[in-house]
Amino acid sequence: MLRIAVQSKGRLYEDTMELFSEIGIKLSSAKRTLLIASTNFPVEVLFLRDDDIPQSVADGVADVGIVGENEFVERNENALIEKRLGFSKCRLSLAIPKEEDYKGVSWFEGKKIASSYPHILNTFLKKQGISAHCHVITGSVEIAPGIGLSDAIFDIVSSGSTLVSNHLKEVEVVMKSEAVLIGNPELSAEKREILNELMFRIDAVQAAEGKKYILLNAPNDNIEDIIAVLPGITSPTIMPLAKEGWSSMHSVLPEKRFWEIIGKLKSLGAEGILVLPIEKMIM
Ligand SMILES: Nc1ncnc2c1ncn2[C@@H]1O[C@H](COP(=O)(O)OP(=O)(O)OP(=O)(O)O)[C@@H](O)[C@H]1O
Ligand SMILES: O=P(O)(O)OC[C@H]1O[C@H](OP(=O)(O)OP(=O)(O)O)[C@H](O)[C@@H]1O
Ligand SMILES: [Mg+2]
Repeated sequence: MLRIAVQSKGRLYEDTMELFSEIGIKLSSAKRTLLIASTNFPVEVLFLRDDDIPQSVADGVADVGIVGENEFVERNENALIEKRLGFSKCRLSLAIPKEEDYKGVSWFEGKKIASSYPHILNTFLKKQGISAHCHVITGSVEIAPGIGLSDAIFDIVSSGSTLVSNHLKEVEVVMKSEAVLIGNPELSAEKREILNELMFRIDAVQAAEGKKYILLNAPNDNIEDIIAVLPGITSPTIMPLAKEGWSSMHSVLPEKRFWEIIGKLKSLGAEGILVLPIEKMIM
């Protein structure tokens, strides 16, 4: 049995539960239970506050954990990043009152900075040769300059709207973050095997992200030109249609290029174009 530490509630919780469902891990939804075993896979989920996840993995209370990279780096615990998960993307940035004139990082010399991330902040300041004071608070960081608690802040930014509503501007991006799967460095061979199966399934879900399955009918004369437009995994599948001189073509394409490719396909005489979602892809 592999024990996975997951945030009990908050931003990471929803995305993590969705990932479990996509990789076919069923959990009985017993409310307020802090440890739940899967009914169809040898894992159990331990629900914790995100702050406690890195240490629980380092200590072996949990074998692996899903946590924001920001929290993992801040805690500086002995665990390894096994996989980047691509959700809960944000950045850790320095921000100052918007009317301040900012010419560079030397602005922070001698200043007081409110943050929940003292370790990451102090490491950055030291590297830049800046001496400033970090005032540690655990939440509502953006309000600190407005109430005279600090001159600046160092906190999570995503859309930037919290900064705007608190009359702040982002001036330095110190780190980019996303959810990561972290693991205890000394997993037994049995646990490592379960983790490998888990990561294989995550890979299949990630490979399918942003990809679409496309089916179309094409005149045989234009098949070569259409193949040149379709960026298939290996090469497109081509099957003859009952209609003389026509074929059905199947391929996979990146969603981002969808409109650009569709235009070219139509001009090459493609008809009956169907675009379908792909759930999983095993290469
Ligand atoms: N606005 C955001 N956009 C995207 N990701 C975010 C955002 N805010 C936070 N995150 C990411 O989600 C993680 C969890 O954020 P959340 O606000 O749920 O944490 P928390 O309040 O510390 O929760 P807990 O009660 O578990 O300590 C953060 O560490 C960060 O990696
Ligand atoms: O750039 P934005 O898109 O505005 O996001 C940034 C905000 O999101 C997080 O807070 P959250 O909303 O999770 O509230 P919290 O204080 O309860 O953690 C974070 O602490 C920032 O305050
Ligand atoms: Mg927290």
